[in-house]
Amino acid sequence: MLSKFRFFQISATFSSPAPRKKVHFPQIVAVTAKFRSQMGAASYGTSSSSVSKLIFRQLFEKESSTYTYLLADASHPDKPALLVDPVDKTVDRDLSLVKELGLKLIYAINTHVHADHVTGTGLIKSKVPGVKSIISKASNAKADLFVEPGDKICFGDLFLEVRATPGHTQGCVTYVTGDGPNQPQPRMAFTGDTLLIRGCGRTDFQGGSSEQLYKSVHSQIFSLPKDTLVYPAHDYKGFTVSTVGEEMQYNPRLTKDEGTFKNIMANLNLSYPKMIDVAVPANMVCGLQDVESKAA
Ligand SMILES: N[C@@H](CCC(=O)N[C@@H](CSS)C(=O)NCC(=O)O)C(=O)O
Repeated sequence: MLSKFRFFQISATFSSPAPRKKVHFPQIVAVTAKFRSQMGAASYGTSSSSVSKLIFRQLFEKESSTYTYLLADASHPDKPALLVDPVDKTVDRDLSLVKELGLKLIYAINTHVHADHVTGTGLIKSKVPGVKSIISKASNAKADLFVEPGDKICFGDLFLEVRATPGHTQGCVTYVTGDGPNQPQPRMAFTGDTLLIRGCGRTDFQGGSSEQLYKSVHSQIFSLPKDTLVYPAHDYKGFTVSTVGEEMQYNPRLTKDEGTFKNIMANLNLSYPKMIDVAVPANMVCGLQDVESKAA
């Protein structure tokens, strides 16, 4: 039963056809009184009176150690769904899961322009008509919709809040599940490459800045409730999830003062991602560069 209605907007700019035009998408959001979240049989609800009807799956692409996240509103008749950071190589797997779960994919979202793999966004759009791609306006990449800090991305009765977290790249954002009694508890932060579990994204290319990353994490992520679940875009050590409180206590980089952090980041000595020369140009057009050959 619907208890009340709210209106949310995504501030969006069409990239195609040119010229770009700023438009707003009013969305009617029906907010139900009770939610129950699902990850397999598990529930994130803290009590039976504040449980959400979120369907949630964490999916892994092993070559680039990338996590893709599937979120859907199980309580809505359409079961609207979105994918965060899909990878081109695992699009078929992800779309099969969407179909098996009876979901309607509406958005394919990126946290930033990735340098180590090609986004699956373009391929998804070619395979599922009607899906809209989303990326931050600050990324300067191509997409159907562009989000800015404070925007809300609605899927059914649930929504993701957009937080600007530049530093790994200029256009990095963190998507956080909604704040409110009718949204999943604890909150979930999809941090992209800004905050990794016991680590963080490198800051040595794509307009990266260790100073910005430090400020982004402390002001936009560590300011969230400590029980907020942290879901990064990558993990190289086998971790799957952390919390804001855990990272505030144990992150070996972000627990340091800013000067020490900058020194750590300047001395990571990481080799460039193997796919950077292919991935960045492709991802600037949401992976569409090579989409025709992949869809064939
Ligand atoms: N070896 C991998 C790339 C590994 C890497 O550089 N990861 C990035 C995120 S993807 S651009 C990163 O920020 N790492 C931080 C760290 O501390 O590891 C490849 O060749 O693709």
